[in-house]
Amino acid sequence: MAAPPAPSAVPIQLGMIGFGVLGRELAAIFGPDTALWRVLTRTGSFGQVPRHVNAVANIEALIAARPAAVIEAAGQTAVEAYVPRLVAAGIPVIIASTGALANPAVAARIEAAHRQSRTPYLTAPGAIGGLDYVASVAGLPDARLRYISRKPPAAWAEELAARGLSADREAVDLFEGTAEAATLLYPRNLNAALTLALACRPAPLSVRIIADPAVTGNVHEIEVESVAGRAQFRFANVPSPDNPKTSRVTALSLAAALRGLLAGSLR
Ligand SMILES: NC(=O)C1=CN([C@@H]2O[C@H](COP(=O)(O)OP(=O)(O)OC[C@H]3O[C@@H](n4cnc5c(N)ncnc54)[C@H](OP(=O)(O)O)[C@@H]3O)[C@@H](O)[C@H]2O)C=CC1
Ligand SMILES: O=C([O-])CC(=O)C(=O)O
Repeated sequence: MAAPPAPSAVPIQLGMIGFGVLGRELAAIFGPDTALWRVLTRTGSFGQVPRHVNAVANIEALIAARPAAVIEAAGQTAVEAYVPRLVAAGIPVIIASTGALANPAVAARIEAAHRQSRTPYLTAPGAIGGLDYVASVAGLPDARLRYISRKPPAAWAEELAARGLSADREAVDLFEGTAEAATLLYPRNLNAALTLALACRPAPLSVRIIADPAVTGNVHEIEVESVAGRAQFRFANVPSPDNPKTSRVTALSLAAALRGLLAGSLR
């Protein structure tokens, strides 16, 4: 077996789209000894940043910097706008906003770029786990899955207000249906549902979304049934203090995916 590549002696150039909660956590995980980050945001500025983080003005500048990989940590519109171009240019991408892949046209453009450039793109498990088990049984003819998302009302503040609802005292059922429909309806809060849908295709997946005052964190419940057995996963995630929609484990998951992608070359 070939020896794993030695970690780089100098910081590796990495790219990021978005510099909010996830971006800041990733820049803290991969600090100045490890990484030099090139970051693209909509506004081009993002306040005070560590010295190993530099803004780029546009996607052309990010591509020209030739980062070893780019992490998308911005939102579904950023996946659509930038990921096909990066992959076509030969730059591997890790996608956080997996919900964007619910749009078949977006998924097809990224896949076409991948086939043309033979450059990988991947989705990290993000806020959930157990996807290896899910993928193992997904092809069984009777496999079926249920996913329930329970987040505190703070994570749904804008959406509840827009519908004139309050979940301060009692849980509010916000959605029941497919992961694709859930993700399109609630693009900021349902990436986990689409991540699960991608892992479990072609098995059917039903999704239920609840704003629940009884939970203190972002709770993701997955139930799997097939001839191979039954499985239940429950993730009670600590929300980020700066964005209650985003669980703290998500940045750790993106970091693990980056280490896997760059196969030992990150310190
Ligand atoms: N897979 C998973 O389990 C999870 C996925 N996510 C995804 O990750 C995304 C980021 O999460 P988080 O860091 O908490 O969000 P934040 O809102 O804290 O930060 C988002 C950042 O992205 C920038 N941004 C937004 N849209 C664009 C765009 N089109 N182009 C460039 N930059 C953009 C924003 O800056 P500005 O507005 O100035 O452009 C901001 O810097 C979420 O939107 C969600 O889709 C989050 C949690 C879990
Ligand atoms: O699915 C998402 O978009 C994010 C999420 O639930 C979480 O971070 O817990």
